[in-house]
Amino acid sequence: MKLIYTDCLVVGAGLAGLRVAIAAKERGHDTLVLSLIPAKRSHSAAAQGGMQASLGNTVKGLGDNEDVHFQDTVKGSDWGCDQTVARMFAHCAPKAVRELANWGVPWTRVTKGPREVVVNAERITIEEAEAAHGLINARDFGGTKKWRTCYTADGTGHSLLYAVDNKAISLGIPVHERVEALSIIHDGERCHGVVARCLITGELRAYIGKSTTIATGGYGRIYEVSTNAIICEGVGQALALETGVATLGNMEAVQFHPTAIVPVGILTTEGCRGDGGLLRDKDGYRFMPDYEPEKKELASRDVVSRRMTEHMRKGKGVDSPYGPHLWLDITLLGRKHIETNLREVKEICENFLGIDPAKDWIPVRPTQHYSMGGIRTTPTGESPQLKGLFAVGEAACWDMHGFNRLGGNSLAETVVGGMIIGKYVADFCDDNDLVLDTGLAKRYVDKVRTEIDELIEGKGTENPWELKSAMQRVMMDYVGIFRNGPELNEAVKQLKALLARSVNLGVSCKKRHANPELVEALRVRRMLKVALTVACGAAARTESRGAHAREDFPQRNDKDWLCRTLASWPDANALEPTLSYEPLDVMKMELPPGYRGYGADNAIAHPDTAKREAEIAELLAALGPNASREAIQQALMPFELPESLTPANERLADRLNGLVNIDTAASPTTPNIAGDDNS
Ligand SMILES: Cc1cc2nc3c(=O)[nH]c(=O)nc-3n(C[C@H](O)[C@H](O)[C@H](O)COP(=O)(O)OP(=O)(O)OC[C@H]3O[C@@H](n4cnc5c(N)ncnc54)[C@H](O)[C@@H]3O)c2cc1C
Repeated sequence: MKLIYTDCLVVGAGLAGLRVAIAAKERGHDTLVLSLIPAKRSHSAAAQGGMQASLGNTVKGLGDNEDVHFQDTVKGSDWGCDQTVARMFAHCAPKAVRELANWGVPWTRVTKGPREVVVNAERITIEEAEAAHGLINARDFGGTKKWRTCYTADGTGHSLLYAVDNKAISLGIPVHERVEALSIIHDGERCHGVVARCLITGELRAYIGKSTTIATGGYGRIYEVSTNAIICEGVGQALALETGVATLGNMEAVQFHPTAIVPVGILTTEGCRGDGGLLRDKDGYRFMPDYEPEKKELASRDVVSRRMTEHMRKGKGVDSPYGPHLWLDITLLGRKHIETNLREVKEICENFLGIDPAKDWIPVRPTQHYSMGGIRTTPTGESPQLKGLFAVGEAACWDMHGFNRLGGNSLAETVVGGMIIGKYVADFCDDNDLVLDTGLAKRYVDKVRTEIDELIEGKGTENPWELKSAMQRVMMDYVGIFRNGPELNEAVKQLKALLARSVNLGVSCKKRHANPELVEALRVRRMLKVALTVACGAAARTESRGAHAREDFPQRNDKDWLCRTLASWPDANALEPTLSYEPLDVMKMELPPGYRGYGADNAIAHPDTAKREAEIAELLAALGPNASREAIQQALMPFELPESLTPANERLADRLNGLVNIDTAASPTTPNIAGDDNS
């Protein structure tokens, strides 16, 4: 048995995994990262539009701060998130953006003076302050009150991943690439590492660490059409599930992005609408203002995707051989803007559709995009069940997105989560010794070896690709944007049948080294379990919240469902997960449940909401009118962070003691600094 040991083991070399690795290495811990592919090819590189951080440099971001970002995030989540985590995140996002600038990210910057922008289909001129010249710029995104999404044209993920990976290289962090983790080594209480298979040689290795961090990204590819890279197959979530101990959180919370191109499902960034792009139907009619008069195309993604689907169901979609679609119109932004700020979108349109988006409308349809669910962790990123097991990024549910993530909050989560959790991982490595139980490691290696032996030498006849396609179709047909009881039950039934069939998987290619069929067979069983957690969680949750929209239960039901779904798989031979629920405590919320400001306003109230609102009013009265916003926040919901991350964030407006506000207030296009209007 090949055994490799380290202090801090990280599975996944995307932004989240690398950022944790950097934090641990900087604290002097031996650190090792595993990845299916070279780090710079990780899915994070595909992110286009940007990352949210309340810098407030652009005139359209004036008045932004952690409070506004926090509130947007909680409303975006449809009150499903952990508000403490959302606070930790909003506080650290500006620090992460500035750190990334320091590591070489070429953020798009503010240019002083007048600038033409498109807002609500109108070309207007905004005046950027002299003092903001050269500072990091931000664009508008859905569900936000301010222009807060920092960007590098529409290649933000690429820039970030290159900068973060280069930083990891400079620190000498090794990445074992083309290696796939297939099992977590644990003793029921403590995690010790993973069993991984080299995808080139087929060698099985036990990687042992003081801490093990899963940063394997999302599970979008359990769906047939997804904006995700083909490696986003949910194996990381399955690893946790197969421990039988660790839990997954809110797996039914799956996001559909409004604007993936038809038919292939490649994303056109929310930045297209943020920069002023419009959605049109088969008659060329801009329909979103009819549904969402306030936020229009820039309501949160779950809402826009539902409105688009509703509109297509009314027969307003454009017929195509690939089913109905709608149009994304960015022609009004002008060629210069597209070729500067949306150049990836331009290339995608040229290469995959043969159209010029400066002249032609883009055919789009809502498509699976993001996994809000993942490995359940505490706010420090650790599994509550398995000591030493951490999770971060899209793989995790720590849980800042609840039932809907805001655009720009995921890239931010990878680097902010990595920065915070990385420090807790480093603390863990400081405080704990390496446990090298070779007997335990061997048992797990043997188990994976037996699984491979059976696939290669056994008499199994099921084809892995057939099972996978069937699973992806079921998820697409029955666990999509709109859900209902009968279809979800049908999904569960069919997925269970597929999982039962997967016991009889076999491969025709008998090679033990580079063998894509074997890789597929090893993954598909695990993916089926992940798919079942999504379908079972969705079938059980009889309400609508964020991206989980039940046609038979259209209201958000805070009275019965203000809770997080937990899924585990204690019986390895079972055909479905065990579900349990973790209540969210309204009495501890800084922002008690209410109306999001867009979408349906029809929630069934939680019995504690009015009580908490009254308590908050009392607290505010006691603090008096001159209390600082920091003092108010601390009184309402204290939260902890590693000490080095606690200092307040500086902003231009603070630095100029309100001068920026006074100067720019003269412009009719400038929002009130204290207001929350971004239109
Ligand atoms: C097209 C697209 C555009 C997006 N644009 C934006 C945007 O503009 N703003 C925003 O906020 N968010 C955006 N997102 C979301 C965001 O990019 C992702 O959520 C985020 O990058 C995920 O990062 P991660 O580090 O968690 O995982 P990933 O970047 O997916 O990395 C996962 C890593 O895990 C490794 N891995 C996986 N399984 C295993 C295994 N079993 N063993 C070993 N290694 C494994 C992989 O090799 C990879 O290195 C976008 C997403 C898509 C699909």
